[in-house]
Amino acid sequence: MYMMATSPNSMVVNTSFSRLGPLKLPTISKFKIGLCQFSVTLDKNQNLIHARKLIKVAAEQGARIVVLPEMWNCPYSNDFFAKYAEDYDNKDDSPSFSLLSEVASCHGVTIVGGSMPERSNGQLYNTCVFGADGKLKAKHRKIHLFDIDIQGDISFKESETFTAGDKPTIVDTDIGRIGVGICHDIRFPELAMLYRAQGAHMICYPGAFNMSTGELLWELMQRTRAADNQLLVATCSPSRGSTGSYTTWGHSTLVGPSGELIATTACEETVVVAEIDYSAVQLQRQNIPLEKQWRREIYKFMDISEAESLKISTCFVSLPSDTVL
Ligand SMILES: O=C(O)CCC(=O)C(=O)O
Repeated sequence: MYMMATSPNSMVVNTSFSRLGPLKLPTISKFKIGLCQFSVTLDKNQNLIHARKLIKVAAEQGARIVVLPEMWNCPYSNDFFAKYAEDYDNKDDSPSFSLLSEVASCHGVTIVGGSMPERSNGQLYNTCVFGADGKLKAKHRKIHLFDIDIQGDISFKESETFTAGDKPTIVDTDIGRIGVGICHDIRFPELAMLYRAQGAHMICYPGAFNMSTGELLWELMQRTRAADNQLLVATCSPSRGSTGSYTTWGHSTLVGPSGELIATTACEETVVVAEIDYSAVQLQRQNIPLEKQWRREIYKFMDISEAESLKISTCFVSLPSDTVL
């Protein structure tokens, strides 16, 4: 078993897929995905109308799963998150959530609802709601908050406003087992490895990378997460013209299990609709059987403080061969 700090109720999975060994295919293993890249304005209602329209466009082109951008109903700025936040447990205070349920049920699609500011028990979270046929299946609260300060370039501190989520989110659907991360979460390979170990077919990362880090890293990290873990990676960003001082990189993308680009776009508004075929995941895992090649007896990732307390100068240590990771 793969060990990582997870809380059991964060995993919305059943046991129909094995965790290790050959990947099992879900009921539907060939289908289309829609990535709705659109501009986010100050007018929340307008953002909702926009999302509704583009989800429809994706569904009409045959998408069974639709991914929205990070912060699709609110400009990406600490000045707005609290004002636009909704409480998804309160029907009267969640118009964005209600819209997603209604549209998903109307079009019979699974929705990875990008992210929105969520208010819950006095805290704010950057949250993705995941629903199928209008029913909420899971909520992913961004685990790794985007706090950076690149001198003379970009500075952003999500932790000024948001509380970090503390659970991974992986969901079983008729179109596969899907893991969720939000934007900065993609920089942490451990989360993707965890999803892979839990039998994920695909990881969806709604994101809003910026002009400073986007060009170098956005595609690179998607391809790396996909190739390392031999699964699909889908991302969806707001388009470039979105309101606010934060300029988004765009480039919503679908990457296949060998790290290949299946579909991508530039920075304008668009709906990317692309074909997914999980047999490519099976084939890639047969061709290059990483799972059999992993040397779990040699490496274990440990926390720096743990390593320091053991007086180990590197995070990688040799372990007895019977250690199970
Ligand atoms: O990690 C990065 O460089 C960008 C992340 C980001 O924009 C976000 O988490 O919203």
